[in-house]
Amino acid sequence: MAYICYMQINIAKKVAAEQAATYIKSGMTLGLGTGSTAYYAIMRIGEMVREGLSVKAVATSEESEELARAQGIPIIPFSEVDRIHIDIDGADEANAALQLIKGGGGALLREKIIAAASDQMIVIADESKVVAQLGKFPLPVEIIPFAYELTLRRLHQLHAAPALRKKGDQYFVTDNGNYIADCHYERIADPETLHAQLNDIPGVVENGLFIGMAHLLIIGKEDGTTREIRR
Ligand SMILES: O=C(CO)[C@H](O)[C@H](O)COP(=O)(O)O
Repeated sequence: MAYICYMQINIAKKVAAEQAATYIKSGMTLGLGTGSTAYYAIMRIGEMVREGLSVKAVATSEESEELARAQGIPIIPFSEVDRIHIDIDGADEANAALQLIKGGGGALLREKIIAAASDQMIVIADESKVVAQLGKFPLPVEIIPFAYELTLRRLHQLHAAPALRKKGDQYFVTDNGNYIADCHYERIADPETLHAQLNDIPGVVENGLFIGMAHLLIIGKEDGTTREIRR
């Protein structure tokens, strides 16, 4: 799967991504996120590499890896990763405590593995992603295909109102060969508890709540300015 070319530039996403790129220094190993905001970060890093920046990177999805390679960003195997200095990724929702919902693009598992391995996770988003309480965006939960009906039943018991994500008339399959159950909570009062309850279900691989992972949130605005919130 390849990134579509974004014909209409989204200024808010672009400025957030470009501000995040100012934190990058030569010699760093980077984590590259997934989604339409991360797209702008990868494009900017590509430009910086062509201007002489020396970095290495790992990607959170096959599509981001493909885009990064096309932009000339050196992608290294995980066996060669010593440390990841900065991970730059988008979010579907973010609150003031820098708790996130991620996985709208279906890449939450790789995104979480890379965020957890990074010294610093920088989240880039437009203003519409900033919320007082998480949960309006359906929480993506990655589940294995085996006996998925039973896993969905367990999610129902957690009041998740899960819906298996579809792509056309097929179930959406992640880069890891799994399904995504989008869980409709509307309001998540206690993200830590829900995170633990979801990951406790056999068949759940990971959920899209990112708690205590983001260090910096860069919010881009339509007027071309940015605002930063640090944890
Ligand atoms: O978590 C993600 C992909 O799994 C994305 O970061 C999230 O969905 C935000 O995407 P976009 O920047 O396109 O709004």
